[in-house]
Amino acid sequence: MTIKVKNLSLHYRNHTALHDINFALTEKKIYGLLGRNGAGKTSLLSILASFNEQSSGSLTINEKAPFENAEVMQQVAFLYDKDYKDESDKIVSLLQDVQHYRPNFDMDYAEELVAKFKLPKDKAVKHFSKGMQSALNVIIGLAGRTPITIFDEVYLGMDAPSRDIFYKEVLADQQEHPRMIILSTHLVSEMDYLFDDVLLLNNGKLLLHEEYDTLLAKGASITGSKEIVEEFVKDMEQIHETQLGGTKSVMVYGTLREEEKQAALAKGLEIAPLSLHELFVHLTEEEAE
Ligand SMILES: Nc1ncnc2c1ncn2[C@@H]1O[C@H](COP(=O)(O)OP(=O)(O)OP(=O)(O)O)[C@@H](O)[C@H]1O
Repeated sequence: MTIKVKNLSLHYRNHTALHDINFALTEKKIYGLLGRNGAGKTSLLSILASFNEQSSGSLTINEKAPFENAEVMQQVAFLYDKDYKDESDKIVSLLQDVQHYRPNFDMDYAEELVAKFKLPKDKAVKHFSKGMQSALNVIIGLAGRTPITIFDEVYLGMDAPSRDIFYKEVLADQQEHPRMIILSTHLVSEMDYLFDDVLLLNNGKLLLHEEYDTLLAKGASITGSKEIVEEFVKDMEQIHETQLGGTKSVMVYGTLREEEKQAALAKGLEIAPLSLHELFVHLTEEEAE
């Protein structure tokens, strides 16, 4: 599967939710789509899932526009914070319905997940708690094994142990049945180990699309005596700084060359890696200023 997004923008009346977005997803990987509240994640994913159409630019799945194209949409599953308040069916019967329109759906795996999430089989789904309804969405997404599976902040209301089951199952099932999985989230520190690639949206713009390891290798914090740190980082992209007495710590973004690292150590500076959470917080903060 290949998703190509070119110069894509989306306006809601006079609000620009997405601005000139460009990227391509080509592999059976787990893609993390990160962004603060209102960054445009759901707007982007809903175009991908054909719930909405862009104002300009293009989005294609295997070279075809998904909007109102049933054949393309068969390749995409969009799981979001769906409300089941009118769903009188019990879970097994609901999953059997889903199985009818998802050709890869694995009912045995779905039942296994129902047991793992301890979902009641004797209750109408509309009487499920919020977290149980989210677990149901996770089950539909995982057991559906759709070539492009999108989870848009699907964990809402799920408690920490249930989220943990979700993350473990995503990894395990992806290993067995590779597909393109897109996870949109702002729970970055909890989910970072899942991502092969990261896309970061901020204020409707795509700040970056990088492999997870490449992205992490670009961040570093440099700590030491104030003047030496300031001299060392003066030509680097600085995304955050803290100071305590004469000691300063500056977070930089960009790739530190080996000789720069050696020079820093020779000057008595400490270099530490940054977490995805730190990069997320400070890269989006800087852009907002
Ligand atoms: N139907 C709509 N009409 C007008 N503005 C909208 C509409 N839907 C979304 N927006 C606006 O578009 C922007 C992007 O919203 P979107 O829901 O895509 O963000 P998000 O990254 O998914 O946020 P969150 O993490 O809070 O769910 C926000 O400013 C939002 O207010």
